[in-house]
Amino acid sequence: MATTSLSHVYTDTHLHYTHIVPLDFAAVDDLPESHTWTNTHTTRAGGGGLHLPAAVPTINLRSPSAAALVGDACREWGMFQVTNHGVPAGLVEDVEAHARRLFELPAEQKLKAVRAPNGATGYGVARISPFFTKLMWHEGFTIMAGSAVEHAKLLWPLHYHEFWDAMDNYQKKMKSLAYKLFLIILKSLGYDEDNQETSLLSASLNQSEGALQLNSYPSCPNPSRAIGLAPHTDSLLLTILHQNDTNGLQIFREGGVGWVPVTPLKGALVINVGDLMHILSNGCFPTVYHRVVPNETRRHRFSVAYFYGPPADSTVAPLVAVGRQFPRFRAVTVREYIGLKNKHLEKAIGLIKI
Ligand SMILES: C=C1C[C@]23C[C@H]1CC[C@H]2[C@@]12CCC[C@@](C)(C(=O)O1)[C@H]2[C@@H]3C(=O)O
Ligand SMILES: O=C(O)CCC(=O)C(=O)O
Ligand SMILES: [Fe+2]
Repeated sequence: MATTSLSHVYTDTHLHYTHIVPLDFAAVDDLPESHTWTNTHTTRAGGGGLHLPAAVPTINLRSPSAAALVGDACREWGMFQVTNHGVPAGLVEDVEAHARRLFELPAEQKLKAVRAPNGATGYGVARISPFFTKLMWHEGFTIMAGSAVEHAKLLWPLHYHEFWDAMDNYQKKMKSLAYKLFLIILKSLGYDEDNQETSLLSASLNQSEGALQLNSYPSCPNPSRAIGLAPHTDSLLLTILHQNDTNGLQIFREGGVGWVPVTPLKGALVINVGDLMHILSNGCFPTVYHRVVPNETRRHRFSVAYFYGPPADSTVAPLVAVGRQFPRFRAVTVREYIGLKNKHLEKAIGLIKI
């Protein structure tokens, strides 16, 4: 089977970066003009009214009704939190501690692992940055296809193993949890594990490692005028997110509700549907528009996102049986879709609508 790692697709990008290097956040006391967003972007609550918006559901994966609840949450929210997910708490803490250690390095030290202008991995601003005129109160570190070891060697020549081991271990755990969730979700759409239509995609998932993104949102001098991570949808099938105990993540809800916080829950992981799952479900599951706002109480937020999807050469198309409707999207390869996303951001999904 021909497989191309995701990192190749992300290096084949049409974006030309003017800035890859994040601000040295520790060196500034005031919010610079370059990072000051207009009020329309930073407004915290939407329509609001008297009713507090409901929160994304939390699902105990060991409960007998977990599969049904996961299906409901995908349809209604495109996002949910899971507990009893089987990922050891110690490993999650370890990965968070390593992320913290990385981002707390002096700015010039972090530059040793900076992302190349046409690269996919390493230290830098979010990939979506070139689509916005203002910069984000954020720094990221992307790991794909074994890049962690090379970068760790540059950052900690004598102690690279600790970082690499934790990331590798975590990525493996994420991959198996993601596959488990993927099967539960397929089942909720009426597809058993041995279904012919999905067997190729399921098998191809074995060939892909996905990607890991460490995110840091430092304490911000003027949180109400800045954006941590601008609104976006995730591109692949599923994202599994760990957030430290610091608020900031919000999802956009239609119907006048507006931005709803996704409150950190100790030990839980946040799962969200990405564009490829939206396509696969024939639009039955929404792909979640989300953002991060800097913490109001000036705490430093860290998150670790795992992006799960098939290899670049795989094809994703709407499942025929979903809702017994005509397909709403044409079939795309992962490579083709990421190419569209790199060029058109959220307009990409509209370009493959039938
Ligand atoms: C495998 C992925 C998924 C990426 C690109 C690549 C590595 C980094 C991921 C993120 C992380 C930050 C938000 C996002 C929108 C971004 O700018 O970079 C994500 C993007 C996507 O979901 O499209
Ligand atoms: O930090 C967060 O909670 C969000 C991260 C995110 O959306 C991403 O990495 O795609
Ligand atoms: Fe995201």
